Amino acid sequence: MIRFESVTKEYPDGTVAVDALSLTAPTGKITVLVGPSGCGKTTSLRMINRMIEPTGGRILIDDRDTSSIDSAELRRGIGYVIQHAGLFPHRTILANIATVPLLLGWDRAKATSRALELMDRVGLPQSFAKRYPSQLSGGQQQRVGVARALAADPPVMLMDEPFSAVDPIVREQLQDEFLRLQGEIGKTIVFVTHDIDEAIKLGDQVAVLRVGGRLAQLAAPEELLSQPVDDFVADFVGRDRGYRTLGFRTASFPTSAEPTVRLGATVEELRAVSDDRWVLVLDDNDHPVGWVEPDRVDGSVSRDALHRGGTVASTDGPLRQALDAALSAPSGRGVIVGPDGVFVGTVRARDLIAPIEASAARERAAADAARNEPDGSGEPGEPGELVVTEPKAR
Ligand SMILES: Nc1ncnc2c1ncn2[C@@H]1O[C@H](COP(=O)(O)OP(=O)(O)OP(=O)(O)O)[C@@H](O)[C@H]1O
Repeated sequence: MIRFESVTKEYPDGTVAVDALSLTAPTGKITVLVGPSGCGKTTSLRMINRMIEPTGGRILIDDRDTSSIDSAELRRGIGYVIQHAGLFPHRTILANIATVPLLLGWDRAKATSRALELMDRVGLPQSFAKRYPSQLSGGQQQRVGVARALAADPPVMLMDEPFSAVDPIVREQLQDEFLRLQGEIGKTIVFVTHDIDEAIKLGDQVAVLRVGGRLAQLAAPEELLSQPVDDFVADFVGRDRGYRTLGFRTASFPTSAEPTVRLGATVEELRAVSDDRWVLVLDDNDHPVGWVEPDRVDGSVSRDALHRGGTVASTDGPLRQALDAALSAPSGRGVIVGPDGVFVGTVRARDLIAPIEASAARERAAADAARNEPDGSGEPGEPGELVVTEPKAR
């Protein structure tokens, strides 16, 4: 656990970059610091590994005051990833990743095998080991940066805009793989970004800072969307907040039976199961593969005849996924599968409205109950001790 206790940083020219910041980053979770340019995100992050020294307050890691730890020792226990990866240009990928283990005195064979294992983990082919950073794409370099930070298996990782310098599609891939990796390794991560969508996607909790380095709100992403504490946070979090909260909410909803055929079905079979314009097609494992229009089928249903626009939602997925499935299906009937991918039934958008309203009402009731707690600890916007216990719906 990393704990900021009223931490302040005033630069020698009098700029107050961080002002009495108090927050806790729980062990094994991702805490995102987000806010407009110049709000003190990078300064806050670098005070954790003492690349910048606070001028007030203190920072504790697992109850140890970082100012009492030798700074070199402190940094060895903290992985650090920055924008553009910051790789050593004249060292191979393998040597870049093995840097910290070798500094720690590991023998070369152990450091090499660790580096190769990490290349695998972050999705880099081992054939890249002997290349130099300039021979890799920006996204690949970022993966090397993450592998390098993880090499000595530090419990804490600091990440400063690690995915900002790559194009949006690569960024999304890196974010997805980062979440998958974190699911396996469970590091205590503090992640800086100026991108609120990235913060909401990656954070178990999100700290929104205002210029001057003051904490505006510390909350789980869903709460930030549904209950911004003031106009600053509401503006920063942006539009479509009500809709975006559906990405975090799950609820049971009714599904309807749907006639289906298998790939290879004949036109006669299609007509026999349904007279609707659209018929759903399953593969031999009962996984949905797409919708087909019987009128356009020549002979039998092949993959080429399938309409591929619709999305598929899972019964245990977020409500947004189910609504999207309903809205994107050419038939207007969203395809729903179980956790194993096997077809369960379909749902129309209108049948999701009641579950959506019920989940929003539950959320409001929970927020009211938290506000009415006698110690006031649930007061929204109180900087402090938010510890995330619920698994996050991604
Ligand atoms: N060495 C320094 N001396 C004086 N002021 C500084 C110094 N470093 C940063 N600052 C100022 O401190 C404030 C916070 O800077 P910081 O880099 O922490 O912000 P940030 O939120 O990370 O910004 P960005 O998103 O633009 O990277 C800014 O006003 C910045 O100009």
